[in-house]
Amino acid sequence: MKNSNQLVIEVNNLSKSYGQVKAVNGISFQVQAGEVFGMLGPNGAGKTTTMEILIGLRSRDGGEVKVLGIDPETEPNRLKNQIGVQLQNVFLFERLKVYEIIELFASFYPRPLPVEEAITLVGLYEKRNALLKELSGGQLQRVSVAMALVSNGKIIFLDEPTTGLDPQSRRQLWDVILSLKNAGKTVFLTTHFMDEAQKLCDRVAIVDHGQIIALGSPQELIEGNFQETALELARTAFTERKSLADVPGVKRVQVSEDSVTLYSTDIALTISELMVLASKAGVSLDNIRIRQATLEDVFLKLTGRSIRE
Ligand SMILES: Nc1ncnc2c1ncn2[C@@H]1O[C@H](COP(=O)(O)OP(=O)(O)OP(=O)(O)O)[C@@H](O)[C@H]1O
Repeated sequence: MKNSNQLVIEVNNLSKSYGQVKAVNGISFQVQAGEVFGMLGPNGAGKTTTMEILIGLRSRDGGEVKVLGIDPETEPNRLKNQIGVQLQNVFLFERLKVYEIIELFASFYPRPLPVEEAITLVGLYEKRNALLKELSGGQLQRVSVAMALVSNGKIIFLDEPTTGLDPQSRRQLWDVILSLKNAGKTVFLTTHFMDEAQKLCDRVAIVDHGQIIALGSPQELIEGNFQETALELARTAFTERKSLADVPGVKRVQVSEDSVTLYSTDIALTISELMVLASKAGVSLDNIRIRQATLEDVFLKLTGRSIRE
């Protein structure tokens, strides 16, 4: 349910330095109502700083920022009861029970979600009476997400919401974020997980060294950078590099120790021609693997580095 063209976040040429470090170096983007918008980048790229500026927790050095039409630096209080926020490593009062801290946060907002609903959404209903000090790291992380959700705010800000979670909890939280999206909420999230950005985000800003190096839907980013599909074959006598480079559709051939990857712009044509060649050579092609490019490939292509380095 996208409320088309209603801009809820507008950022123009934003910058912020800490001493010599340009944490945010002239970034611009807009977020529409109902979008899940992600900032994807390695540690230190400037994601948290950007988010802290958007929610009115940090001042900026330059640029313009509007969130729900409000400048977060000049009117933070008018903004804060309209947005829900989850931050990394927040200090939680460990002698409070789960429902007590969510109840406390609910009291900050004019139209909060029912406390039990927020707790149930993050899968902690069974733990609602547990003390925070009794929870695991992953459960505490989910409490901090519930603190954002209970706001029932127009925009939910999540800073690396699944870091430190086990795979099952991660998927559970992905479902929560997708259900927020289905309910028409705007979600702004930061992450360094490619699969998370690809699965959840309508649009992604890939950030590196305080700058946006690519912006678009995951599909646009992948298709804009990779016209070819990768096709991997086991390396055998059949896979002579020269002849494979001549197969119709093939633009590039990459040979590694035990496999050969063909980058093809016409995968159906390439496969059918390979079948003909293989049958002429009297070999079977059992282990063909077709791999779509991912956001990880996009980051690698644009920066020459893997996001986790
Ligand atoms: N309070 C601060 N004082 C000094 N330098 C800071 C401060 N906060 C962040 N930085 C630096 O600014 C840069 C951007 O940090 P930021 O936390 O915004 O990045 P990030 O992409 O969110 O990374 P992370 O995932 O590690 O939080 C980094 O070089 C970081 O060391």
